[in-house]
Amino acid sequence: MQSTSCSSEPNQRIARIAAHLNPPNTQMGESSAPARWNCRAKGGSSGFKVAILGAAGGIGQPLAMLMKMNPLVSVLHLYDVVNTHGVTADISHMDTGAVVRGFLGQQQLEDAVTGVDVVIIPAGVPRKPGMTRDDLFNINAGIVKTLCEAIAKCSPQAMVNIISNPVNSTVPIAAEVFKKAGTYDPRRVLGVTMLDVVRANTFVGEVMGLDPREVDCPVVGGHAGVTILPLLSQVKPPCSFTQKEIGYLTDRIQNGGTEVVEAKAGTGSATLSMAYAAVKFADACLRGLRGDAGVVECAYVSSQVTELPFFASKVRLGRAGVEEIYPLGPLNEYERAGLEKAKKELAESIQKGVSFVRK
Ligand SMILES: NC(=O)c1ccc[n+]([C@@H]2O[C@H](COP(=O)([O-])OP(=O)(O)OC[C@H]3O[C@@H](n4cnc5c(N)ncnc54)[C@H](O)[C@@H]3O)[C@@H](O)[C@H]2O)c1
Ligand SMILES: O=C(O)C[C@H](O)C(=O)O
Repeated sequence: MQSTSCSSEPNQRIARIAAHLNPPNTQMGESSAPARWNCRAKGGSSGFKVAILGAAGGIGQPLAMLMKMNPLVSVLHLYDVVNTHGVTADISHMDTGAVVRGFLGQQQLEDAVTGVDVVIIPAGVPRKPGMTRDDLFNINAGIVKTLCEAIAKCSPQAMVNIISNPVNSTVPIAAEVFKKAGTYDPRRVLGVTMLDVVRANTFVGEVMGLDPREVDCPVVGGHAGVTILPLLSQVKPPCSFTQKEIGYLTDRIQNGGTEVVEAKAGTGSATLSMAYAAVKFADACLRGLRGDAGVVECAYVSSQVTELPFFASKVRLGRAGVEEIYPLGPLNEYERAGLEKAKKELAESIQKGVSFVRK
């Protein structure tokens, strides 16, 4: 029986599939490789183009899978310095709307980021037990700088979601790179702190016997140790915590990452919960870009909420990116003390990131 819905010649259809099954040899350093490996010749649903840089990693893979499932995404670019082909082939078999394209190695980086609306960056090394996030600076700072240089050149209008640690420094690094290129729009560079909110909602739900989906706990400051500042006095629905519960929850939220690093015992840090959080955040960015009203999430952004140039707090996302940054609201004495500690550490991390690019 012949199909009436496909207009192309059968031979052309087969050729297209063959091109996908026998991708060009695009190992690193082979300059003869075509710029990209396209897993479907025809566009899918209308929607946004999203690139994931570091797509073959522990976060990158489940993040790619979840973004392929997002109905707001029409084209998904997967970039890494290793293993992109396997991940791209795998993800591309999912019968969802988004077209998936794989890009491997530095020579394909610019193609990977060209024309995209949102770039998500989980590229870089994760912690091992005993390390702080700042211990990752020496390797990840350079990775984030290189990736942002390509974005600044090829997709300066893109919204950039930075996951790579130490976020407190990598976001200032990204900002400096864009400033240098003359393309900095502070509304479009965002550090992803959503995992802290996801953890806070979960842990508060556990303590109070609530469904975590109904809990909304703002987490402000930054994304490392004491810079992670949950505002338990502002939890919705309003909760009355004992001092012991406040101490337990604050400590657990601030050390949630370390809890996972230790449990994984040298094999990495949070990947699955991070991919979940990253997709939740990217989806909010896409809904904002689409023009949805009232899209509010916590993120680490260029900010005037405190005297520091970057700070995480609730922001409203819209067509331009971060369209409004909300003040912290009333803090209790415990939170005010936490804020002072957070600001001290944050100031150093921000300066470290800025100096790395300006040196
Ligand atoms: N913001 C957060 O809340 C949060 C949460 C979890 C992890 N992280 C951070 O995310 C990062 C990634 O974690 P992971 O567990 O996925 O690590 P991973 O090692 O499993 O994956 C990292 C991926 O990045 C790739 N990569 C390395 N250099 C690259 C480059 N120059 N260009 C493109 N890709 C490159 C690697 O090949 C690898 O596939 C780490 O820095 C980690 O600390 C942040
Ligand atoms: O803890 C880490 O190193 C990874 C991440 O920042 C997290 O919070 O899980």
